[in-house]
This record gives sequence, C-alpha cells and structure tokens, in this order.
Amino acid sequence: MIRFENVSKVYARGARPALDQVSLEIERGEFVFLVGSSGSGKSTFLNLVLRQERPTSGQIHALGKDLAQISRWKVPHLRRQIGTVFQDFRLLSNKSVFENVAIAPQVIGKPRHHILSAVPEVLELVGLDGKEKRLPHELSGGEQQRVAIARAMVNRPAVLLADEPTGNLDPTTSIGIMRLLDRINRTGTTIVMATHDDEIVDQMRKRVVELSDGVMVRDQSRGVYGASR
Ligand SMILES: Nc1ncnc2c1ncn2[C@@H]1O[C@H](COP(=O)(O)OP(=O)(O)OP(=O)(O)O)[C@@H](O)[C@H]1O
Repeated sequence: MIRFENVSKVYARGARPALDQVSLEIERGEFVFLVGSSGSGKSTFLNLVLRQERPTSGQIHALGKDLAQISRWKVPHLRRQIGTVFQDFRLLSNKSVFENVAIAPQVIGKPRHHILSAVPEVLELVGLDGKEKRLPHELSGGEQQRVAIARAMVNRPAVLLADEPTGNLDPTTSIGIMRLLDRINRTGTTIVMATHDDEIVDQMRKRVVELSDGVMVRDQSRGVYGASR
C-alpha cells in the first residue's frame, strides 16, 4: 500500500536530513503509529506520501504507483484516494457539518443524489447523525474532529493519514476518536497516524514506527510508545 525505499529528504542545502534513508512497507489494512520527538520527521513522512513534498533520494510507492512517475496533473487523483486528518480539524467555520463533509464529494464532481446518501451515511459512521445543521463552533472539539474524519472518509479512501488527530483533545475524547479510527481500520482502511500521545499508543498495541532525527530507529508490531518500557 505504501513502500519507502531508502528515502531521504533534505529541505535546505546543507541542512541535516528531515528523513534519512528510511525503508519500510505498510500493507493494505494495517494501522501504523509514527512516533518520535518534535522534528523527527513524522509530518515529512506523511507529506511525502501525499506528494506534497518530493524525496531528495529514494523511491516511494503508494497505492500501487511510483510517486516519482506520477505527472503533476495526476496528483489530485492520488490525493483523492488518501484521506487526511489534522490536529487542528481544518473545518470551514461558516459551513454546516453537512456542508463541510459534502465538500469532498463535490470537488470531485459526484452527483447530488450520491452526496445526499453518502454524507448522512458517513456522519452516522462517525456518530454525528442529527448534528448535520450545526456550525463547527456549536460542536465540541471531539465532534469537530469527527466531522474532519467524516470528510476524510466520505469518498472511501484506501488510506487515512492522521497527523496528531488527538493533539487538541482531552484524554477521554481522544479515546473516542481512537475507537472510531480503529473501527474505520477494521473495515479495511489503512491508517498511518503520527502522534505524541503515549497513552493511546500503549493502549492500542498496533505497529509502531519510531523516527529519531529522520532515522527510523524502531519498527515494532503490537508496540508501545517508548521502547524501553
Ligand atoms: N518545509 C520545510 N522547510 C524546511 N525544513 C522543514 C520543512 N518541514 C520540516 N522541516 C524540518 O524537517 C525536520 C522534520 O520536521 P517534521 O515536521 O517532519 O517533524 P515532525 O516529527 O512532524 O515534528 P512535530 O512532531 O513537531 O510535528 C525538522 O528539522 C523541520 O524543521
């Protein structure tokens, strides 16, 4: 599903690599935590998968494609198959829950009848049925993140990339979000989640990939946040 072969990323000439010779393979249906201290390269990894950044050296395959071979005009097609969720939700503040989610199928030209069935279906999946008309500020943080997850999932992507999705949420709300992500993963969606949240990583016991100064220092199945525990 995602394969990195000796991938390095150097942003500025002379700077130390943000990613340094990283090789790993993520299979379809896996749930992978990317951990490591601030600046260790987690976001860089996710941005490379989205082709928001390009590697300085090495090869990246995602969804069966060599990302170096994808022409610029085909990048939106790649990104359509990858849902994204961020720490800061990134909702449109003047649009309702329904509209925030409907944007994703609208921009790829899905017909109205499809949107009218797909949006309520995904809102039910994330536990927000009945809240379609609310504006983001009328929702709790956890509910706002559920809207963002619904928007990421409404086009049924094969992969969901989540960058610190619980970073702005309290522990109890975070557990609810993780239950939802786990449920989404069990329906077959591959999930890669960058996080600093040690409690969540320790509870979920999924594959853990640890970066340190851009180097992959650990790849552990059913892992914990800190290797020494
Ligand atoms: N667009 C950029 N231009 C220059 N340097 C960058 C850029 N993006 C990231 N970096 C640098 O690359 C390194 C890795 O950053 P990255 O954002 O991938 O780390 P991270 O593990 O996601 O950190 P955090 O947990 O704080 O989000 C850092 O040294 C950072 O300063």
